[in-house]
Amino acid sequence: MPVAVEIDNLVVRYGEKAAVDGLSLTVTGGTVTSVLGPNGAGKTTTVESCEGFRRPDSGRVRVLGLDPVADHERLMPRIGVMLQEGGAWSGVRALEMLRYVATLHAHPLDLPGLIDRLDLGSCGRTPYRRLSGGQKQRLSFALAIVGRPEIAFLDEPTTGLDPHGRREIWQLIRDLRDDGVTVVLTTHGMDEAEQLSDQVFVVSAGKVIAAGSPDVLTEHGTKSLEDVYLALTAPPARETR
Ligand SMILES: Nc1ncnc2c1ncn2[C@@H]1O[C@H](COP(=O)(O)OP(=O)(O)OP(=O)(O)O)[C@@H](O)[C@H]1O
Repeated sequence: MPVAVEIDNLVVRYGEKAAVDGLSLTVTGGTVTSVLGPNGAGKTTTVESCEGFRRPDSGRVRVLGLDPVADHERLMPRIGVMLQEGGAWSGVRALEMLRYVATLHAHPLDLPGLIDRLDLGSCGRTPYRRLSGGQKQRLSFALAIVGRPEIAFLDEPTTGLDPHGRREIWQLIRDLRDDGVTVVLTTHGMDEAEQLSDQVFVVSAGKVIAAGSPDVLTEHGTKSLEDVYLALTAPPARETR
């Protein structure tokens, strides 16, 4: 399988602070990869670097063999992006937005099917700013995948969704992989990572501290991924007097 994403020793600073601090990882094409880690670990910054929205201070990022910053315009039509903070004009109606984005792509997904699966029909005429949190999430997910991207970058795709919505997005992610799409997601849902991922990277303080398939990380299911994660990312014990 070809390499879809290659990150080598990435450093991204905000002022003095290194949000990403020498992070390396490789994503194989056609797989689902989850990036886990505590709040502030650098997951979003890493994903944004792959999308060309952050310029590395040092290190190298390649997505589909392209430099996400220098080759941004060539890369963008080939990737789908779901940001943590939505991303739509506040007055636009949900389905207007989705239909518009579909027209920008040569071979969009079947819209009625997508609308139905993400339960967007009933809120289709609602302005974006009035959508519920979960409806915004579903719309953002639809916008990320409607153009049949080669890679979908999904930042916390199921945060705030009800259990049905969560399961539907899981199934859509599996369908994407079956169609040969590479999926890179960040999540705090250990069950989500365990169920969906071919490969998991655990990030802490801007570095990868563990990597492997869920099967390997959980020692063939003898531990839960949550326990493994908690042990890996445990804060240092406080000094007691
Ligand atoms: N634009 C910014 N300016 C300054 N600091 C930032 C900026 N964006 C992120 N940071 C800082 O960089 C660090 C990494 O943030 P990032 O959003 O990448 O973490 P994360 O792993 O995605 O966290 P979460 O799980 O909470 O979403 C954090 O300490 C954050 O405060």
